[in-house]
Amino acid sequence: MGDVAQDEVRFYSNAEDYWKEVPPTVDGMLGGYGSISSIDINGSKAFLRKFLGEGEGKTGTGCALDCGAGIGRITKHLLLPLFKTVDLVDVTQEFLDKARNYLGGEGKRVGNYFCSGLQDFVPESGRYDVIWIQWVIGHLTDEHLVEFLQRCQKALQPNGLIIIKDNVSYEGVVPDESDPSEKTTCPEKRCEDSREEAKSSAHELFTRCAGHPSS
Ligand SMILES: C[S@@+](CC[C@H](N)C(=O)[O-])C[C@H]1O[C@@H](n2cnc3c(N)ncnc32)[C@H](O)[C@@H]1O
Repeated sequence: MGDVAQDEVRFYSNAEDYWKEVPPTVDGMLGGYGSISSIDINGSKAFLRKFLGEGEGKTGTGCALDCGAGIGRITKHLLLPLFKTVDLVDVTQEFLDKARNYLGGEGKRVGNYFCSGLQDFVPESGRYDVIWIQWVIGHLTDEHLVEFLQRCQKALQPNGLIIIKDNVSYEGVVPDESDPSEKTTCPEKRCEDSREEAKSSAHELFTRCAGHPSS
């Protein structure tokens, strides 16, 4: 195996090892910033609601996919209240196990719990109105992210949306070296953003990637 391929294997296994040690709690999902959860969810809800509904160009509310779902924080508070069915995909089985309890009674509307890395995951063709990808893209190489988004595009319903919510920093990077998604040593040396810095400056980026007529 070449150096780059080995680096890539290590990049993914480091992340898996890291998340196995993280407690399956809201605080764990948010790196100790559990207190921002409701602000995050409220902002997402206000944003997403603008696109949903019936009629010309509107995005349906049948089925959503929560990518890097963890214990289902976003599924519980954002997606299940807005969609009939939600699927979760995450690489950490323990988080998905926890989600079954954490989601409570509404969890019966979960269609599938997929345990998989997004780099390997192939979402079902034409299944989703919304694919929500939050605070997980730093765990994919650039190439795998592009390929994953291309697979997601095929998985959309007409007028479907892919939404990426993540942090950006414009200057002054202080990486959290304990989090593998922020290490500068990943295969493409792409992880130069710092979640710590971005959290403190509260920059959030919504990118509407595909599917919506006005995107
Ligand atoms: C910062 S947490 C965010 C969880 C959730 N999106 C939220 O906002 O509450 C990152 C999640 O990504 C998952 N993860 C890490 N690498 C992944 C990968 N390659 N594919 C899928 N999930 C991954 C972790 O298991 C963890 O649940």
